[in-house]
Formats: sequence, structure tokens, C-alpha cells
Amino acid sequence: MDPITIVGLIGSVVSIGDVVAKSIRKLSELRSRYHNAPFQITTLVGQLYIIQAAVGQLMQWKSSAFLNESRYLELASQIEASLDSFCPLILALEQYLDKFDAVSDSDSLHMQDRLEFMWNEKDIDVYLNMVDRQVNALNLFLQAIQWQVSPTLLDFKARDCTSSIVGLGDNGTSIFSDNTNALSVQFDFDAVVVASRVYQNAHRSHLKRAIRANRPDGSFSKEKTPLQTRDQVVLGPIKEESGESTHSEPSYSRVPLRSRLSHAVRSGGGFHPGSWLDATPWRSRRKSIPQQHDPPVGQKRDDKILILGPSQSGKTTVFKLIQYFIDGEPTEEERAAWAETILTYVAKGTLEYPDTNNLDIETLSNASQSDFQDVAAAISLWEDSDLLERYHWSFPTQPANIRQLALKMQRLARQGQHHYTPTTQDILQVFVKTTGIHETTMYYNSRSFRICDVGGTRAERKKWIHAFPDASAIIFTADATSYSKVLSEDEDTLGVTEELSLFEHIANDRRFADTRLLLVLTRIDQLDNVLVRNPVTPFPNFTSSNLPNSPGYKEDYLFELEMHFLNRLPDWREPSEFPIVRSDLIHDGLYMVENILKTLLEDTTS
Ligand SMILES: Nc1nc2c(ncn2[C@@H]2O[C@H](COP(=O)(O)OP(=O)(O)OP(=O)(O)O)[C@@H](O)[C@H]2O)c(=O)[nH]1
Ligand SMILES: [Mg+2]
Repeated sequence: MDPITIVGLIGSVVSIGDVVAKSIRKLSELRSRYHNAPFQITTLVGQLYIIQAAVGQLMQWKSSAFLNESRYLELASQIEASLDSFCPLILALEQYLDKFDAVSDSDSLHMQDRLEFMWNEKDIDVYLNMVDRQVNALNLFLQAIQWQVSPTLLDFKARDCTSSIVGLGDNGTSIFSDNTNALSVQFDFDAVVVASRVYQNAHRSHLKRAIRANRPDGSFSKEKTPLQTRDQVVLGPIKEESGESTHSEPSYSRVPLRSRLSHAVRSGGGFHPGSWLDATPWRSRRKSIPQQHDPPVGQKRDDKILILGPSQSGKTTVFKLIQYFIDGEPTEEERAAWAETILTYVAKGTLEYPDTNNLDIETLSNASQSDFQDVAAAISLWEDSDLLERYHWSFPTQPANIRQLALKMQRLARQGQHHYTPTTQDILQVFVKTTGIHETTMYYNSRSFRICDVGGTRAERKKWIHAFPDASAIIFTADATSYSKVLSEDEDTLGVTEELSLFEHIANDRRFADTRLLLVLTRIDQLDNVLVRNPVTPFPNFTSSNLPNSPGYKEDYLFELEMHFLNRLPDWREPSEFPIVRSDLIHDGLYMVENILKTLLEDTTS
């Protein structure tokens, strides 16, 4: 059957739907007017409703996506045959009911009409039987179609994020919904999906794999299956929820007084050694919190530090800093390897500038060490200091850092250098998006510990679950200037909204009840510039008696920002045990990580 015939078929389904609806209306009217109406009428109405629902299902065939699938074409011809026998039946029923049209105009049935109606009760019986058979046939038929259709439907639903099911595909591929809110919602098609053969198969195979993985010898057992719950599967963006946890308006209900926070919130650029570093060991001061699983007696696990935060918040920069602090700054070979990456980064950033008319595209797209002088000349565009102003804040790279690197390269080229060797600061300034999880074991004060860097985009966060087990500390990085930016993966969401809700999700996660949490506010060096140019609109209650270009204004803003983070802490976390570090990672990061490591590993390294 060709697509045009199917469109015709859908047309006949629509008209059958109309006749069925009319018959239901007529029968219902008759039932309400004719007290003691034969039981068959009620049954007939019920059956017709089922047919109406079935016809509604068939309407899904309108979707053009089905028209190109051979298996639907085959089903379409079967449906047509089925409707061929159903049409005369439903039309005959309509005609039969037309006879009572006259009586339905009056308020109740007259005696003569009643007699006629009862006389015809047998006719109704016949119709009922026939409709009944038709309903059964249609039911079976629709079930068969659902089996075929559901994987495709599921695919659509998952892709447009309305599915509550994660990871099902006809060809064995997984589909994930980005909308994690949907994961806790039940949908009316869930039952159909769960009953479908493809779901059952996938479920059984996941079960088998999980059981097998749990057995050292790979065999099956009847022991408890370590299945993940649905909310463990994806850690995606967290939407603002209604009720207590809504933070569109700042609320300070859970925030202690400024004085109480004096040693939780550090002020000024960079890290201030002192009170919170010298504080009593973390664990001894912890409030009573939900139970966590300790390692078996006698077995001491390595500490594991997770670096979490949204994309471009500075996770990898912190990771690099820790590495350089412990292993020493990059070697000559490592610097040479970084040179190409940085050249390409700057050249690509220049090319992404919206006005590319005057650019030497050829040189910039093939930037390499060998033509360093040409590349440096081609990026002279960045000397234009107004350029940053005209850059849109959602720009996926870091215009300020690119500009600094570009200016530096031009200076080196003018000095006659033909090769570019980056400094540690240059390496820290480059952005290479992280994908996956990067775990490394490092040694500090004769102790080994593990450190994990992860990708921070929404898509990457789905993998975080694998890094969570055994985390002893979390460094959460947040860009202090993100109130003025939107996400590169979603231009409708402000950076600060995303980082606050992600932080809330992590801070409130019971899995981390025994895990230290530390916040690093990054890009403090860029904050002055950003504050002068962008009003702090996301925090409507923010006021300052200082002028936007003064240090007092920056201090007031940072205090406001930190309050928003503190507001997201659960009751079982003590704000005074939640260090906040303000940092310019590029220029004083090494000093900061030394203090962070001392603090996070304090009771194990001393
Ligand atoms: N000027 C300045 N730039 C910073 C600072 N912190 C981070 N950056 C820059 O911000 C960009 C992104 O930093 P990354 O550490 O790569 O970001 P990330 O969080 O690892 O991002 P993903 O890998 O996508 O999750 C880089 O270009 C860094 O140099 C800072 O304190 N000051
Ligand atoms: Mg990264």
C-alpha cells in the first residue's frame, strides 16, 4: 500500500470516528430519556467508546514518519480490510438509531415509542454482538500495532524529553532524556512501553548483565540485583521547583547572620589561610547526618576528590593546578605540545568573531607552529579593545582569555620569535571542553589520593554517577561572572541559575552526606569589568551603597552571590563547615590549591 492510500485510509478512519461519536451521542440520549433502558444499550455505548479510543489510536498513523516504514504499510492494508467489515456495521447502527431521532426531540419517550423500542430490543442485541466481536478484533489488532509502534513512539518521546523512560532503542542504542524532571513523572503511555516486547527484552538483558557483574565468576545467582534507581541514572540540569526550594527571589530564611559566617565566607581576592584551615577536623564537628557506608574495618580507602560544576566554571583549570602543584609545572615537551593547542584555540576564537570580513581565514584555519609569525599577524584583530564589548556573552569560548593570549603572541612575534612556547599561565587560560571522567592518583604528604575531573555540560553530567562512589571531598567550581552569561548549551538559561541549582542538587544529595564540600568562585579577576558593564539583574534584591566600579561594590556582589549558595545548603550541612574560596585561578591558583589540599586532606595527612 502506498502512502497516498494510507492517507485515504486515515480519512476513512476519521469519518468512522465521526459516525461512532454520533452513535454514542444518540444511544446516550436514548438511555437518559428511556428509564429502565435495556442493559444492552449501556453495553453498546461502552463498546462504542472503546471503538472510539481505538480509532483515536489509529489517527497516530497521520504522522508522516510512519508512512515511510514498510512494516506500517503492511499493517495499513490489514487495517483497511478490518475497516471494510466494520464500516457497514457502524453505518447500519447509525441508520437504526436515526429512527429514534424524532423521539429524542421530546423530553421523554411516549408510550408508543417505548413499545417500539422494546419491540426492537432483539435488534439491539444483534448489533451488540456484532459490535462486541468487532471490539475484540480491534483490541487484538491494536495490541499488535502497539508492539510494532511503541519503539518508534518511545524514540520520539525520549528525544523530545517527554519520556519518563531512559535508554531504550529498537536497534540497541540508548536514548536519554535531558529533562530529568520527567523521570519522576508517570505518563499514560508508560504501561504500553513497559508491556512492549522491546522493553521487556532490554529489561531482561540489563538484569542479566547486572546479576552477572555482581558475581565474581560471572555466573548467575539469586542474590540481590544491584539495579540503579531511575534518579540515579542521569544527573541533568535541575529545574527550579515550587515550594521551599524555589530561589527565583532571594530569601534569607535559612541564612545565618553575616557574623556567623565570618569564617565560612572568605573575602578579598584569593584564598585567606586562617580560621577555617585551622578549624577542628571536619568529621568531629559534623552534625548528625544520615548514615553512610564506611569501608570495611581495617581497610582504608584512598581519599577521592571530585571536581564538579557547570561547563567552563574552571574544573579542568583546578585539576591542572593541583597537578602542577604536586608534580611541578609543565616540562618543555609538555609546553611544546600545548603550543599547538593554544595556537589553534586562539585562531579558532578569532574566526568565531561575528565579523570575519577582514580575517585571513586560510592562515587562521590552519594555524600551526611553523607559521607562527603569520598566525600572530592574522589575529591582530584582537588589538581592538572594543571587540570584547561587541562580543555576545553566550560566546562559547572565553573572549577575555583569548584576547590576552592573542596580544601576547603578537608581542612575541614582534620581538622576532618564530616559535611560541607557552607559560604555565597560558596553559591555564586555554579552554578544551572535557568529555568523560578523568581520574588520576596523586601523592601529597606521602599519601595517595584520587582526583576526578569531569565534563560539565548537561550532556556530560549524565556520566557523573560513575564518579560518585567513595567521594571523600567535592570541590564545586562556579564562575563568579556567570550572572551575565547564558549557557552555551541552552541560551534560555542564565549561567548563575544553572550553577546554583546544580550546586543545590549536589549539596543536598544524601550520597554525599559524609563528603566535604568546598566552593571555589572563579574568574574573580574578570569580575570588575563584568560588574561595570552588566547590572546584577538576576538578583533583584541586590543593593549596594557603592559605585559599580568600586571594590566595595564587588565585595557586596560577592557577598550576595555567596548567600545564594549558602541558601541552598540542606539543614544537615553546617554553613561554617562549608569553605568558600574566591579565586583568580590563572594568577594565584597555585597558592589556592595548596591550601585546598591541606584542608581537604587535613585529617588524613597530618
Ligand atoms: N581569567 C580567568 N579565567 C579562568 C578562571 N577560571 C577558569 N578560567 C578559564 O575558563 C575557561 C574554562 O575553564 P575550564 O577549567 O576548562 O572549564 P571546565 O569547568 O573544565 O569546563 P568543561 O570541561 O566544559 O566542564 C578556561 O579558558 C579557563 O582558562 C579564572 O579564575 N580567571
Ligand atoms: Mg573541563
